[in-house]
Amino acid sequence: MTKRLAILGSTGSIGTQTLDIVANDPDSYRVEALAAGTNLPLLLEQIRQFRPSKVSVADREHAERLKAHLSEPVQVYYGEEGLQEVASQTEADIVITAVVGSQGLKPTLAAIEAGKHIGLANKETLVSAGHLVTEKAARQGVKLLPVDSEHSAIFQCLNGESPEDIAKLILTASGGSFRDRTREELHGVTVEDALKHPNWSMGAKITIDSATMVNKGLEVIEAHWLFGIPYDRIEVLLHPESVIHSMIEFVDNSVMAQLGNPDMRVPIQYALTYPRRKKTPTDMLNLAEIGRLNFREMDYNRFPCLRIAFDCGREGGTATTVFNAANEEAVARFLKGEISFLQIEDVLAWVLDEHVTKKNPELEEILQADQWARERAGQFRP
Ligand SMILES: NC(=O)C1=CN([C@@H]2O[C@H](COP(=O)(O)OP(=O)(O)OC[C@H]3O[C@@H](n4cnc5c(N)ncnc54)[C@H](OP(=O)(O)O)[C@@H]3O)[C@@H](O)[C@H]2O)C=CC1
Ligand SMILES: CC(=O)[C@@H](O)[C@H](O)COP(=O)(O)O
Ligand SMILES: [Mn+2]
Repeated sequence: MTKRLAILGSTGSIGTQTLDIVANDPDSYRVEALAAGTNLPLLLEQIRQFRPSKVSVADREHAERLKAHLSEPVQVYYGEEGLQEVASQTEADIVITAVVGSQGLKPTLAAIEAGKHIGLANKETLVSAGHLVTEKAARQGVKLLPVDSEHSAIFQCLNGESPEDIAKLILTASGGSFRDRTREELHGVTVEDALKHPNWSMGAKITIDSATMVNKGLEVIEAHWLFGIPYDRIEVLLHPESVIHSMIEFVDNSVMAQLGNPDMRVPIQYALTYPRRKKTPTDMLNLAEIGRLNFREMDYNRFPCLRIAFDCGREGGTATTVFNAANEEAVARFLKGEISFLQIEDVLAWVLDEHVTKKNPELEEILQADQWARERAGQFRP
């Protein structure tokens, strides 16, 4: 049966890899809608190749420029409302959420409200408002299918298992661009160096998050919401090769792991074909060639942002919303050269220190906390 997709963030790393899967097996998929930001040349190519009925771009100006180049019969939307239109007002069965940041929250809620299954790449959505998203998904009977490689690994290891038999989730972490540097060696590192992830080719924001270990912090919170496991039973293990994508330790001390080359097209496609599997246009893992896999205990002094994430997760409520939004602003400022790499964690600590957590927040309170954290992080002076 043809699966109908809407892709939020079609011009990014996850978005283009999702379309690569579609192009590789065109009879199995129909692209109903695409949302992008400002990369109009690529979006135009995608419209010509995949013929969506609706598209959305960042703002009115980009929408006008896009329309001027279009000969295809496609409805063009823009901005926050455009993202929500693409997420909820099409024939799509599943929405792939591949925009960056908590701007993914409202369209994801709109998609769930409209009864769409979610292929969830945008982890910030669950970090910002995990309780609202999971409650709404349960109420609407829609699946939150993980795309993030660690969560897809856990999801795959859970096949046929009872969640009550889980002793612990073990998320693997590559260590990011500066894995083998001491904290002293992080003074003065450049944006260019921080953007060189050892194993994965990804968008800029997540690559920086990987280097600060905020990415793993976001993923711990994401795992908590996706799998309903308390923070005391989520562990992070340094694994430089990113071949084991994550593991589950069961109550009988059996450990299940999912392995593969670091290629996001495998977890993206699994979200699309679940519970079945199909060939992917990727290379098979060759363990003999790799030779050995390495593991190290997580060093929370070297990577303090991970400890902050666990603390916010345990605190709950708006603490994780603020952690996420302050980080988004801090990473944007680092990428613009306004603050240093190590000051990303200073911003997080500074903003969180000022925040009074609201437990069980409504959507409006989440949005206010998010906005407040961004403003506060913008006021940080190095
Ligand atoms: N990349 C990866 O391998 C992984 C990513 N993720 C998560 O997936 C999400 C996407 O990451 P990634 O693909 O790396 O990010 P990218 O930066 O590569 O892509 C982001 C996408 O969002 C689009 N976008 C930005 N602003 C808007 C807007 N206002 N309206 C609509 N679209 C917009 C961009 O459009 P444009 O470029 O046209 O401006 C682009 O298509 C993140 O949450 C990340 O944490 C999770 C696991 C792995
Ligand atoms: C591909 C993916 O899922 C990323 O989130 C990846 O996990 C980043 O790797 P590290 O955060 O472990 O460096
Ligand atoms: Mn991941």
